[in-house]
Amino acid sequence: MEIFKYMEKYDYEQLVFCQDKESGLKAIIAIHDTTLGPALGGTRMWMYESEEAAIEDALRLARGMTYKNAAAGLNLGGGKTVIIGDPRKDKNEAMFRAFGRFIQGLNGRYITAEDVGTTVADMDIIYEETDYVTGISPAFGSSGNPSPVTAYGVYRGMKAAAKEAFGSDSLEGKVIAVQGVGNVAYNLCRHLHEEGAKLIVTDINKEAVQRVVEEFGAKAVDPNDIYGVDCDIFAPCALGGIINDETIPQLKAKVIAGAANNQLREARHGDIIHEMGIVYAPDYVINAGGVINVADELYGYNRERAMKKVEQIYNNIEKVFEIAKRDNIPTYKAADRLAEERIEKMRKSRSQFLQNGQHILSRRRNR
Ligand SMILES: NC(=O)c1ccc[n+]([C@@H]2O[C@H](COP(=O)([O-])OP(=O)(O)OC[C@H]3O[C@@H](n4cnc5c(N)ncnc54)[C@H](O)[C@@H]3O)[C@@H](O)[C@H]2O)c1
Ligand SMILES: CC(C)C[C@H](N)C(=O)O
Repeated sequence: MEIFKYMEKYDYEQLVFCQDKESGLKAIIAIHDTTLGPALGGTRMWMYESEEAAIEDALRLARGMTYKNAAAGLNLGGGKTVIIGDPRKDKNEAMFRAFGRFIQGLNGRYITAEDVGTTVADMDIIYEETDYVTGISPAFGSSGNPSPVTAYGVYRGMKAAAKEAFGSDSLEGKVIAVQGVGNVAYNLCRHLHEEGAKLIVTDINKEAVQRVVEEFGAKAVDPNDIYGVDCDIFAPCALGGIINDETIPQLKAKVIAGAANNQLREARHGDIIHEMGIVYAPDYVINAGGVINVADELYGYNRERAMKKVEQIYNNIEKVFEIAKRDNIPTYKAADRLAEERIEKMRKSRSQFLQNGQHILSRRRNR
């Protein structure tokens, strides 16, 4: 991979490699765009096959956060961290303290939170070293685990997508196939079950499957069979890239609406499902509940205010469908347009000169 070429292609600002031999920390912080504000995005801990795969994931996820934060109406840019390692075996306190110091060194250009493989407890350790972390324990007056809020946002967005596809946003009696039943999807399944949906689920973790089978009467299938099950809605809630050449021909769902980041393996897969008449709720619009919730910490966390913004995901998904129809484009492109238009407007307004203490004029005054 030619890193600078890739960064130039999508206009990334910064890529930071963090290494601490004592604790075993190997982290990559990617900052995509800070036009709207400091880059906020979670930290993923994962056993990458190669360093290149880790860099690519950090870059891809960071760009996704720029779009997610912009489309959600947040005054935040996009960034993400990946830590290379097994979250079940390789974590230690010194690792997250070292990581916190690296974040502090960026002086507020990047703010972190949870993602796959990291927890509230990890964020609390980072908080020992830096203020630039969110999703810390409610005991500190913070918002805690973002997953249940992400799940609520996905549930709301799924209803908006159902309205578009079926003419009603009721999920009662709808058959919903859920891929991955981890932190977010467990909570999503609870909302869906409460509304009377019928669940078909899968996960590579058998205990996670067992829990939703027992608690919500879900039917379990093997991980490879989830794409082809007879269902109304497919909810990808595991990892990215699962809408691709192999899976698309198997799909029977009329709607795709789930929590996973980067669901389309390539942009062209968004065109294919659009041509098939599938209603796709773009991933970074529907799964913004978690980041909306943790971002509220920056104002002094207020759950009521945060949840009001999360409710807006329903309207944001509707807005995406409107743009798609207006401009006759697939929904993934409509979502990009929504985000890009907002970033562009702010970029223009920020181009006006503002005396901010860093300019030569302020240094002259202090001489
Ligand atoms: N946690 C949040 O607040 C949040 C916010 C926005 C987006 N997301 C995204 O949502 C997705 C899920 O996040 P999470 O926090 O619930 O993570 P998680 O790790 O708790 O859950 C993911 C689940 O997917 C399962 N899985 C992995 N590969 C699989 C496969 N091939 N087939 C079936 N199951 C598989 C895992 O075993 C796990 O149970 C991720 O893509 C994440 O980036 C999460
Ligand atoms: C800031 C976090 C809550 C980020 C979350 N993991 C996401 O992808 O949106």
